Amino acid sequence: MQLTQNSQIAATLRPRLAVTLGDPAGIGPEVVLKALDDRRMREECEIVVVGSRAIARQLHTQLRGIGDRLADPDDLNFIEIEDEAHNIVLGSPSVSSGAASFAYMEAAIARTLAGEFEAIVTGPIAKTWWKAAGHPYPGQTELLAERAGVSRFGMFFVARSPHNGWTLRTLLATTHIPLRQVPDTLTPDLLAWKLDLLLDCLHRDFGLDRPRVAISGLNPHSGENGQLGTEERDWLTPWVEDQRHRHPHAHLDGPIPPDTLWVKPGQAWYGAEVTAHDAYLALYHDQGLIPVKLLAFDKAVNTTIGLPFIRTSPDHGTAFDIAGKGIADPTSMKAALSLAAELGRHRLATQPG
Ligand SMILES: NC(=O)c1ccc[n+]([C@@H]2O[C@H](COP(=O)([O-])OP(=O)(O)OC[C@H]3O[C@@H](n4cnc5c(N)ncnc54)[C@H](O)[C@@H]3O)[C@@H](O)[C@H]2O)c1
Ligand SMILES: N[C@H](C(=O)O)[C@H](O)COP(=O)(O)O
Repeated sequence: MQLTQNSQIAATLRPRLAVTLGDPAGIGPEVVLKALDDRRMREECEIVVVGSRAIARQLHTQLRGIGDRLADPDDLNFIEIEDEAHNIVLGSPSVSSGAASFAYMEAAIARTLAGEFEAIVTGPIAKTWWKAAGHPYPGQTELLAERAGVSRFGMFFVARSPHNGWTLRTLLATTHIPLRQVPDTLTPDLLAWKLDLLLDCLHRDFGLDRPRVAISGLNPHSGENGQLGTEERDWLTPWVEDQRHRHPHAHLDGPIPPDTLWVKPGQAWYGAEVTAHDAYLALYHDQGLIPVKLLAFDKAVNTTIGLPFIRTSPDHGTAFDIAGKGIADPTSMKAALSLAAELGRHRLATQPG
């Protein structure tokens, strides 16, 4: 009953979204303008673009008549950041494009922390060019967490099946680190707080109070009882058992062999009547993102959980190879805007006061 009332209240609320253009030499500005051509989205939310209006205008002129329509930048609200605009060449990333995309993020985060927005929707950036511009962050996620002052945060992907609406939710326990560092970085403590964040998010943002969560193994066949790797035998299997006691309301399965873990979500995605899990805890970046991008490259949304505000992003990168050609698909950016709006409405409806 409470949930129904909250949904009704939420439907009338207009969350405020800051939308960054990402690296202006990539496809970020194109997918943002294409996604914002949808007037419904602009009516349902208050949207402010953070970046260079000059670059957006130039792109709008260049792509007129090619592929999908782009919103006219002069019809959009902007926080204008023009510092590097004259140095940007589409498809040729540079220190200038890295510096510009970093400045867009800094402005969006500062304004959001000051209470101007419920959510930030980020265009894709290139970590290489952030580093070249003097900002050696592993990604936007880590910058967001640092500026928000949180040490416990997670990279979480949400994708809705176009076949039946089933939702694939995947949290990565480790993210932008070299593969060889993964086994040493994974610890019972790290996994415990990642699981806490996941369960909190499933409850708060998705109304799942008794979620079914699948936890991946690390080694082939989850180590085959120590023959193919010892992490499962030594601590991961007992850890899952401990978590069952810590979270009696949740149904936890694992460690599941990482290859077969993705069979049921794949079937559920394509509409089969199988019992898939509400969420998947993958132990490292590509273990979680290969299935997500294989199933849903054009639909998945990257969200950061554990922040004091909402953050969503398309799951694709800067795609410098196709920048300026008018062929960038805005579907994932549209999904990122929709999810930010949905979560924003839900939080406005449920937040105290
Ligand atoms: N959220 C983010 O900021 C984010 C996410 C992923 C990658 N990246 C960064 O992007 C850069 C490039 O990464 P990459 O090449 O591995 O991945 P990518 O997603 O940029 O490109 C992979 C392939 O998919 C194509 N593609 C990507 N998005 C598309 C779209 N919307 N429409 C049509 N085709 C699309 C590209 O042309 C390319 O062939 C890297 O610096 C990486 O770190 C950023
Ligand atoms: N790992 C994400 C992906 O592959 O989609 C992306 O690089 C995330 O980057 P941010 O930390 O910049 O969101």
